[in-house]
Amino acid sequence: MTIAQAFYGTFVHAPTTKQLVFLKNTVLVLDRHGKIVSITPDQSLEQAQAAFRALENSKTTVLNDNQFFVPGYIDTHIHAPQYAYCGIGHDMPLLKWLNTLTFPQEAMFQDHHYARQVYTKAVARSLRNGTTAACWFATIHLEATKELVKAIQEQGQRAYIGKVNMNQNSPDILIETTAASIADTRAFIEYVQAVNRTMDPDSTSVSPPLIQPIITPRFALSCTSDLMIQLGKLSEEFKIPIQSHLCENLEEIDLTLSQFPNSTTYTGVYADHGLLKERTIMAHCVHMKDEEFKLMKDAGASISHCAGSNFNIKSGMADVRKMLDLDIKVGLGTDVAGGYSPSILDAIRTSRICSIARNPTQSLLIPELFYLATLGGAKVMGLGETIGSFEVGKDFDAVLVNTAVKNSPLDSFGRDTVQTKFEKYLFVGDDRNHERIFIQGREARLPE
Ligand SMILES: O=c1[nH]c(=O)c2nc[nH]c2[nH]1
Repeated sequence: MTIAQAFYGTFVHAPTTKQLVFLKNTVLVLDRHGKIVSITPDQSLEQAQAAFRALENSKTTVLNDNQFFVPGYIDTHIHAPQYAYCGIGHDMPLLKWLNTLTFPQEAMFQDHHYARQVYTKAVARSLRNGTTAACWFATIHLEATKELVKAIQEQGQRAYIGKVNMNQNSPDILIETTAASIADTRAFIEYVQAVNRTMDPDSTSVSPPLIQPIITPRFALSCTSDLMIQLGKLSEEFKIPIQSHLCENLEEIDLTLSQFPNSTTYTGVYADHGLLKERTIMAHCVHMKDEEFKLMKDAGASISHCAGSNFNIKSGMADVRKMLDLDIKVGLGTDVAGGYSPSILDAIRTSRICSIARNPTQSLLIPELFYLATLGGAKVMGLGETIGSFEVGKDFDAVLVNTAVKNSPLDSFGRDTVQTKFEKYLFVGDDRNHERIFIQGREARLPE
C-alpha cells in the first residue's frame, strides 16, 4: 500500500447521535486513494514525528492548538440554479415563490453559458462553506445540467446531480413532454457514467465514483403519473437514487391530494408510483401524518431537514426528534434558495432553533446536530460506509478548521479548550475558519 499523506492533531466527529468524540494528539494516515489507513490517538509530538519519518515520501501536516479537523459537511438538498437569487423573495410562501420567482429564474438555464457562470459560483460557495458532498437539483435542461457536472468535477466536490423532471403544472417554458423528459434523463445518466469512465480507474475501483446521477422529479405536482412511473423504472434500471420534495407546505399538500385522488397521502403518491425506495431522499417532510412516517420508515427512505428554508418561506417546523425516534435516516439541507445560506453550519443553527421552538424539552443537542450535518447526511446519501466520520477504511472528506484566523468572527482566549473552540466555531464560526477542504484526500480546487 502506498502512503500519501499523514496528519497529526485533533479530529472531531460524531460516530452516533449521542457521541461527540475528540481524537486528540492523533496521527491519521491516508493511502494514495485518500482512504484512511490508520488512526492512532494520544501520541506525543515526538512519537508523531517518528511515525512520519517511517512514512517515506508522504506529505505530513502538524496541526496547532487552534486547528482541528471535522468531517466534511453533507448538504442533502440544494438547488444550483437558485444560487443566482439566493437571499431574495422570502416574503412569499412556497407556491407563489415557485411561480413568481423560481420558475422564471430557472427558465434562464436554457442558456448553458449562463448556467456555467452560476454553477461555478454556486459550487465554489458550497465548498468554501465546508460542504464536501451535496445532493444537487439542476433544472430540466440537459446541457445546463452537464455544466453543473463539469463545475463540480473541476472543483472536486462529491455530488449527486439531478436533471429535474417537470411535465405539468408549470409555465410552458419549463414543461417537457414525458418522452423528452425520460430521454434527457437517460442521456444525462449515460453522460455521467461516461465522465466517470474517464476518471482514474484505480480510485473508482476502491470507492464509489465522486459524481453520480440522481433521479429528480421536482415534486408530485409537476409530474404526471406516467412520468413518475417511468422515472421509478429508470432508478431501478440504473440502480441510482431518487430525490424530491415532500409535505413542505399545507397548500401544496392539498393540491397534491386533489391531483392524485387515488392516493390517500402525499407520501403515498410517491409510494404508489414506485418512487419511495431505500435510495430515496425526500426534502422537508414538515407536515407528515404518522402513516406517512411509517411509509418512509418501511421503505428505508431518508429525509433532508431544511430548517432555514422552512422558516424563510414560512412552510412550518419539521419534527426531527420524531424522525430520530422512529429511526428514519435524516440529514441537513441548505435548500438554497428557499434557504438563503449555503452553509451547513447555518443549517445546524437553524435546526437547533427549529427544534427548540417545537419543543424546548426535546430540542436537538450538539452531538445530534453535528451528527446530522456529517454522518447522518452520509447515510442519507447511502454513503455511511464511505464518508461522514473518521474511521479506518473511509475516504478522507474533511475540513481543516482554524479558530484563530484574522478577520474571522471567532475569538479564542487563553483558557479555551479544544472543546470550547469547537463549540464556538459551530455557533459563531463561518467559512473564514475553513483553512483547507479535502475530498478523498485531495484538496478542493476553488476558482480564484
Ligand atoms: O423548497 C422548495 N424549492 C423548490 O425549488 C421546490 N420545487 C418544488 N417544491 C419545492 N420546494
